Amino acid sequence: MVEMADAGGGLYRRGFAGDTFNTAWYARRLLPEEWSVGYGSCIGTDAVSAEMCAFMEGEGIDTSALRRLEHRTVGLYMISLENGERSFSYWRSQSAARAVADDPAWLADVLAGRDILYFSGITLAILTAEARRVLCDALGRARAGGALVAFDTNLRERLWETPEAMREGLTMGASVADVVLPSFDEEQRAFGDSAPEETIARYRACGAKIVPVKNGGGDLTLWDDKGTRTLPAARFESVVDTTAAGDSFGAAFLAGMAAGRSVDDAARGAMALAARVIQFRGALVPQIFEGGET
Ligand SMILES: O=C(O)C(=O)C[C@H](O)[C@H](O)CO
Repeated sequence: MVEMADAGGGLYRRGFAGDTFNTAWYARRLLPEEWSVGYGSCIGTDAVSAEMCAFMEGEGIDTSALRRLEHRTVGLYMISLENGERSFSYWRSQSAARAVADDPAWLADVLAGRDILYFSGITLAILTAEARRVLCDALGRARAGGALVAFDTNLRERLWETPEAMREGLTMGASVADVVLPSFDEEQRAFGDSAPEETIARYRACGAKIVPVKNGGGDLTLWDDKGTRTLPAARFESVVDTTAAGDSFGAAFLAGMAAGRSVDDAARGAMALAARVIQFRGALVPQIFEGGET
């Protein structure tokens, strides 16, 4: 999506972002060059779609899985900040990305042969109930074919048609995922969970193998075949903008796992990156990498 980030004094800075794209962008920065990071979605044939595609390519992201649709364009969102906590306004009802599951043959083709596939609750929320099923079925087949599938539940209540549809959609997404990346405050709102262990139990019952439950700036509750443990939160002094905290967490977690780090180490790296990202405005923070920090 086009991102309009508050630059102060009534000005907005135009960027390109969106939860799954943010994760791809951070993964690209974290992974060795010889690894490919691609982004699959639909864009329009207009100028802003071309600019977005050029931006992705300039950032080293493979865009061969971007499908171009005539008479559509990309979505737009604006970030408003209050004490560092962000809220979003969206213009996306006709966005090209909503058509991502409209062509099952194309979908199967772009999912084939990938090592890791990543999608989110927002990916599902913008689709029709039927398209959600088509996408999840395709991801389930890719998983059966050997891909590791990761799902960030990333809750955006406003994007779902009803709370029931949201719960069903999240459960469907988790049912085709090996790694589920939920945030406890969101799970509390959506499912009424009283503790991270309840969140873990639900996604475990869906078939997940690894579930790190994020908890804002608090400790992480992590579950995998070694059991449940709590990892202390990364320390940070201030929060400027929480946008992309979860997205960068997901990128560092999956990049850590892909690089062969232990699940605990990958989770620590993920918390450390998210704690840096929230010190800056906007979703993508190149400054973090400019000094060689990760
Ligand atoms: O909320 C969305 O749909 C977005 O993708 C905008 C932001 O980039 C995203 O929420 C950050 O996680």
